[in-house]
Amino acid sequence: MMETQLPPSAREVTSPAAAVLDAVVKRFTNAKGEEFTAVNGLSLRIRRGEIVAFLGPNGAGKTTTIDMLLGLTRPDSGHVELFGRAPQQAVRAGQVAAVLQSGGLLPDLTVEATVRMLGSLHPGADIEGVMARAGISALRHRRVAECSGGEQQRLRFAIALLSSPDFLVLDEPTAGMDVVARREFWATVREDTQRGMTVMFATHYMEEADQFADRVVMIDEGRVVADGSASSIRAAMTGRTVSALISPADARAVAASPVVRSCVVRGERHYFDATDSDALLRVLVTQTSATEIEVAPRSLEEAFMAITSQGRTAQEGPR
Ligand SMILES: Nc1ncnc2c1ncn2[C@@H]1O[C@H](COP(=O)(O)OP(=O)(O)OP(=O)(O)O)[C@@H](O)[C@H]1O
Repeated sequence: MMETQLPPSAREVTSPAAAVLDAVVKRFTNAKGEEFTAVNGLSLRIRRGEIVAFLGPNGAGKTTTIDMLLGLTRPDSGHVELFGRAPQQAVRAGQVAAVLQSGGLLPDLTVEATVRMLGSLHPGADIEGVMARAGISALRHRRVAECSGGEQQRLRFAIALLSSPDFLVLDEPTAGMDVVARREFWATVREDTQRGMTVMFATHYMEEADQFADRVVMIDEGRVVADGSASSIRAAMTGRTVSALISPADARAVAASPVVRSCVVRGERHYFDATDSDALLRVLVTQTSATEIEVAPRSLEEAFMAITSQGRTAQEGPR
């Protein structure tokens, strides 16, 4: 296990970046003793005040990367720093806090008792202030066990605010919430980030990345595969999506065409991610019985499917 120092040129001595990951590698060994590389040379610099969405298919390495950022695990090689110091130091100094997917709450405590108990670890913490900012003041007397998933996440958010962190890391904070709860949660976080906090959040929901993030970092197989604003990623991915009502047999034949990057099924429609939508239209019209054909610009989700291994899997097996 080794952490190397960054060369001076890579450091911002006066105002260090919120987070720097430099050529980070993390391997695990499974039960059979086989080695597996979860994070494979990942480099990323997050500037102060940025709101960064961290996207990747299941198993891409998001949680492992976040765990390294929070000092919960150390890289096998490469370097991680927060505000110019080791992650554990930044966490101890209260500069970084996290909202993780689950756990960490005692079901029999009330919301207020939970915040007060954890607030006692942070002398001077503004208990009422963080409850108000997280939108849980009205829930103060409710037992944690009786809070909905969205309310529990807002409680975790309040707890994360107790140390007045400069950097907030959220690992799929709205997993399992319905659309209304998600919208409320993000409205709460958005208000807080307007005060200049740096935020990095992992999500599976493309619309969260699209609506909320200044910057979208897509990872796949432990590496960064795209990095930029949601609109710049969409723009960089040339091509369009062609969708149609089509039989599974025809869809399989069309998906094998060289102008098709991937194919997914949503509802009754097949969506083909095409490098040349005109050529694909000709194939659909002349060689298949497809109906209700539509052509649309690529969405962030389609860009994601085209860039990552999830798209390759989809291409291999259209239903
Ligand atoms: N402690 C561990 N031991 C062995 N393998 C692990 C361990 N933690 C993670 N992995 C493996 O490393 C890979 C990356 O996992 P990680 O949880 O970082 O992915 P993720 O992008 O967060 O995925 P998801 O979207 O499903 O949460 C996965 O294949 C996972 O099975």
